[in-house]
Amino acid sequence: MVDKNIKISIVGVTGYSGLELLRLLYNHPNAEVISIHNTQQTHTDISEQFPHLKKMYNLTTMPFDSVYIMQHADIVFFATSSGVSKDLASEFIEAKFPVIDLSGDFRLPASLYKKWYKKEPASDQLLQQAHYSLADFYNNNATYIANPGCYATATLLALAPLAQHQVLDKDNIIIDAKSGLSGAGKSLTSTSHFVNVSDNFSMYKANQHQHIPEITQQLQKWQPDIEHIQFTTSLLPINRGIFISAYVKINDAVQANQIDKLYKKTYANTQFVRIMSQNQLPNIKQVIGTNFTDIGITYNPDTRYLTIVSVLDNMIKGAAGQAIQNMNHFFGLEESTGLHLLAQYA
Ligand SMILES: NC(=O)C1=CN([C@@H]2O[C@H](COP(=O)(O)OP(=O)(O)OC[C@H]3O[C@@H](n4cnc5c(N)ncnc54)[C@H](OP(=O)(O)O)[C@@H]3O)[C@@H](O)[C@H]2O)C=CC1
Ligand SMILES: CC(=O)N[C@@H](CCC(=O)OP(=O)(O)O)C(=O)O
Repeated sequence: MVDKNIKISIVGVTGYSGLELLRLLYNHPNAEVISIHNTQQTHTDISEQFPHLKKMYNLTTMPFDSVYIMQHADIVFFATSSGVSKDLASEFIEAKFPVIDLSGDFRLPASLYKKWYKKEPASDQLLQQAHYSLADFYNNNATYIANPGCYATATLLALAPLAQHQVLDKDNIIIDAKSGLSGAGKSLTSTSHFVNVSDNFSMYKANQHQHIPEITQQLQKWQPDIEHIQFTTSLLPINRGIFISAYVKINDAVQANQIDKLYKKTYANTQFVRIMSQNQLPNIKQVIGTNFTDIGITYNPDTRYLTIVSVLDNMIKGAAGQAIQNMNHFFGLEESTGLHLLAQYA
């Protein structure tokens, strides 16, 4: 029997991405969830609240306790609502205890966090110790990993081959992003009410989405002249899935017929980014239930716009799956460990 040698705590286990962490980690050969935490003050059997976990997990929820976690676990995942880890994670950072944070609290510098999340940020000293880790370009073993946002992951993977070669026309980066409702988390709001979402389609947070600065700052690292992106988000009447359509122009340094090669070369050695055959575009279903991001490209010679379509499962690649991919890197495991998932499709 394989020794489940990595002990894991999850804070925010009763949210959608916390539950998805539990689901994926169940099949991880090297990891064992040893404690689960949320806002409840009482110890409750998790399978009482979530019957799908009966006979699968024997765990009770506990109030958050950083000392307990550091004594018993090797790493903690924060799958908490925004504004929680910036306050609860400081003791882990000071002790250099490994954290993977699925929330946006440590992805941005203080001023940008304040502006876009409209909350007080963590201190600069804490923020500086966090590392933003887009797992397919992982290059750091910092102990505090800020796991990228769902829309940001889909967009950055769609644009990385162009930005890394600095061939994007900086004034023509237009991203039309759409998400299923689970991206909004479990709290009910009037916009997430069934009647508002089912058989409907609507744009929200136009030009105000908190992933705009997250995407822009990473693009700038690859292509420093990029200042702004045009980015909008809409709600799809489905549970899971993200569909990004990016419309961009490329500068003269690269020919349109070389683009396909550029994408294939960039992702040749990655396991979780799949480039479609020429002129084929991906759909959401082909990635649901997996850690893949599928990308397709098509060029219009009349308008000179390149359309890039990128799809992923917001709960997996956009949250829990990418977090496990980052954990695997951190512990020196093969990055796909526990993530061999095939789409359900039908
Ligand atoms: N859903 C998605 O597709 C994605 C989500 N994210 C980010 O991941 C994080 C979690 O998202 P999601 O699962 O959707 O969120 P949910 O709203 O579904 O769940 C939030 C979880 O956080 C817990 N929580 C809230 N406050 C505290 C606290 N003070 N102490 C301990 N636990 C707390 C809640 O516990 P309780 O049940 O007791 O209220 C619950 O378990 C968010 O920051 C989100 O933005 C990132 C990428 C994709
Ligand atoms: C459909 C939907 O509402 N999605 C959420 C995604 C939130 C998220 O993942 O937030 P952070 O990455 O900032 O933590 C939204 O658009 O705000």
